[in-house]
Amino acid sequence: MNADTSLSLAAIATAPPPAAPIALRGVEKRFGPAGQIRAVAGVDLDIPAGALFGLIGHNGAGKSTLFKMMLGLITPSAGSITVLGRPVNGPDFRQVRRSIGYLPENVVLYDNLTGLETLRFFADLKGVSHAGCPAVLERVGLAHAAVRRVREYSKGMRQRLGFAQALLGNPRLLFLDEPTTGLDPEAIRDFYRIIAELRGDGVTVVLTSHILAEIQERVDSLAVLEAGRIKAQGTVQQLRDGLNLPVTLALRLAEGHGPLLQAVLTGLPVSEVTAEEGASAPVDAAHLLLSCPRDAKLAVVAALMGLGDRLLDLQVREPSLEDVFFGTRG
Ligand SMILES: Nc1ncnc2c1ncn2[C@@H]1O[C@H](COP(=O)(O)OP(=O)(O)OP(=O)(O)O)[C@@H](O)[C@H]1O
Repeated sequence: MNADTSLSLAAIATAPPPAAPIALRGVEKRFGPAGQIRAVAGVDLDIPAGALFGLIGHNGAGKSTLFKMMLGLITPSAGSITVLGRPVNGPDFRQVRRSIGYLPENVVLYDNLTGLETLRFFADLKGVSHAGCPAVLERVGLAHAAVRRVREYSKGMRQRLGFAQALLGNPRLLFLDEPTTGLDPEAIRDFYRIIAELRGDGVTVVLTSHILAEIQERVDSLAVLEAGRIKAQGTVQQLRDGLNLPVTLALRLAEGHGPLLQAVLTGLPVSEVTAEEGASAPVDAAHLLLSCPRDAKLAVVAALMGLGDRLLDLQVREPSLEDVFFGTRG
C-alpha cells in the first residue's frame, strides 16, 4: 500500500457519514413540575435528506418544541431522535450541530450592532470564520445595510438578518421557524429562491409556517401537527387523496341551462349546487359551484359536456391545503 492509498483510506475512515434522513420515533415532551403539559405526544417522523419539509400547526401545536428537540436544545421526555445520522443528545451531536442552521421564531438581535457585526457575533458563537459574513449578507439582500445599526432595520430586514445567521457555516440542514414572518411578497419570493439554490446544493430544509397557501406551493411534503400529535403526513396530494376531500367544479353557464343541468347530473353524486358569490338565484345563476367526491370527478365532467354550448367555462378546483389542514381537525 503506498502512502497516497493509506491517506485516502484514513480520510474515508474519518469522513462524516452521508447526510441521513431525520428520524423521530415515539417522541414526547412534557413540561411542568409534574409533566402535566404535554407539548409533543408520540411523534414519529421521517424527513428525507435533501427535502423541503413543512411543519404546519396552530399556535401551541408543538412545532417549536419539536424543532428544539431536533436541535438538541431540549431533551425529549421519551422517544428517540436521529439527525444527520447521529442521535440527538448523543456524545458527538455537538459536532453535528455545526452542520445545522437554525432560525428561531423570535431571533434575538442587538440593536447597537450593525448587520455585519451581528453576523460576526453569530459566527463566533457557531465557531465559524468571519470571512463568509459579507457573502451571506449579500445573499439575503442586506449588503447595502451591512454597516447600518440593527435598530434602523425594518421588520423584514431583521428577518433577513435572522435568516442570514442561520446560513453561516454552509449548513447541510436548516431548521427555519416561521421564516417568512414579516416579509413582503417580494422578500418571500427572494427567500424561496435562496431555498431553491440551497436545495440545489443538497441542503435539507425544514420550515414552519402559518401561511398555508405559501407552504402548499413550495414544500415536497409536510406534517400537520395538532396538540402535539401528527394528524397527517405526506405530500399535499397524498393528504388530499387520503382524506378524499370533495372536488369543486366551477361552471359558467348560458341562460336557460336549469332543466338541462338537472338532467345531465341525474344519478351522479353531486352533493351541492350553489351560486358562486356575487351570482343571483342558485340554480338559475350563470356562475355555479358543484361539489362531488374526487373519484366521481371525471364522470361529472363528462356529464357536463352534455350541456353543449350552454357550458361556457369549467374549472376544477382541488381542495387547498387549508381544506386539508382544517379537514383534519377535530
Ligand atoms: N418551556 C415551556 N414550559 C411550559 N410549557 C411550554 C414550554 N414550551 C412550550 N410549552 C407549551 O407547549 C405547547 C407547545 O408549544 P410550542 O411553542 O412548541 O408550539 P408552537 O406550535 O411552536 O406554537 P407557535 O406557533 O405559537 O409558536 C404549548 O402549550 C406551550 O405553552
